[in-house]
Amino acid sequence: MSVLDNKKISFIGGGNMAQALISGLVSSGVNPELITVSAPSKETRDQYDKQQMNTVDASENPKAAVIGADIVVLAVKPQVMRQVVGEFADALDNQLVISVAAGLSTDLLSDMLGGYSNIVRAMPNTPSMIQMGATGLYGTDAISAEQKQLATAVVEASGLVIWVDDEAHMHAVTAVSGSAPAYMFYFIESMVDGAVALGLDKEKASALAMQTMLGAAKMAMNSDDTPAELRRKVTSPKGTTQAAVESMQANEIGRQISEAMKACSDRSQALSEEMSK
Ligand SMILES: NC(=O)C1=CN([C@@H]2O[C@H](COP(=O)(O)OP(=O)(O)OC[C@H]3O[C@@H](n4cnc5c(N)ncnc54)[C@H](O)[C@@H]3O)[C@@H](O)[C@H]2O)C=CC1
Ligand SMILES: O=C(O)[C@@H]1CCC=N1
Repeated sequence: MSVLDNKKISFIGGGNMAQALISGLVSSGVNPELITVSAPSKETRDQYDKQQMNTVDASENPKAAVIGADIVVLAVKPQVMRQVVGEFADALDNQLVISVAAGLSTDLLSDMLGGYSNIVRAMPNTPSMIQMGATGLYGTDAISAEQKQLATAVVEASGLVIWVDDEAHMHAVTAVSGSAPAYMFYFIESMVDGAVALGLDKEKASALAMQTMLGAAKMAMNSDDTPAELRRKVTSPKGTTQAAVESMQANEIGRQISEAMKACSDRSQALSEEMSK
């Protein structure tokens, strides 16, 4: 038994994030026939058709995805959100709307939806594609307890879920998890470049760097020690790790990571301001 049993879930947009969440839902046992994807591109619709999902041609009949749905997931870019939802907003009738758009506040989304306020804002990330996602959720006061459970279930199928009480925290969620897979990939890229510069071939360097990141993350998750303590246990006095960590500290890598996250959060805030004009 799941709260999603027999619930009809419609995705507006069938791109990267929709695909990630849908793959989590299907892997967790949701019947693909209960999923609808609205997309303007025939190629995208064909992909979902092949997986036994329903598809709607967004450029011809946008309201068809919304009518009869229990949950509507808005998975289009923030820049096109107003135009896209304007095409079906008047067909909403007590559905739970989940927006995964970066930055857009629930107030702004409600304005775009003509005052509709049954909205949960979600910030997932792309590891959702392999059910290793991390998603932050925030809901308006209009959300019922049952709708809160539905929203949790939609994203929990793809990984970890954390609710925040203060909507402003969604910018921090974007900085620490939504955008953060990109920082991790950047770190891996840089480690591989570093190892190749030291003479190792790229394939071996990649395998070692990725396994190390995975192992360190799993260890941090499963250990009673803090990350700082785990770091200390790798660092032998006057040894090799100390040399590496001191180099990072001299270059203020920690401060630079915080600055990058601040830039991410600032951009998230700016998106709502830009799209409200
Ligand atoms: N990619 C990521 O890592 C994350 C993305 N997001 C958010 O997810 C949203 C979607 O991003 P992506 O999936 O990465 O972009 P994407 O470009 O892969 O997908 C967006 C899709 O919307 C479709 N679309 C455009 N107009 C449409 C319409 N009228 N009706 C239906 N579909 C329409 C496009 O054809 C495209 O396939 C964005 O708002 C983004 O902020 C949130 C968290 C992480
Ligand atoms: O870069 C972006 O704007 C989106 C939102 C979080 C991850 N990708």
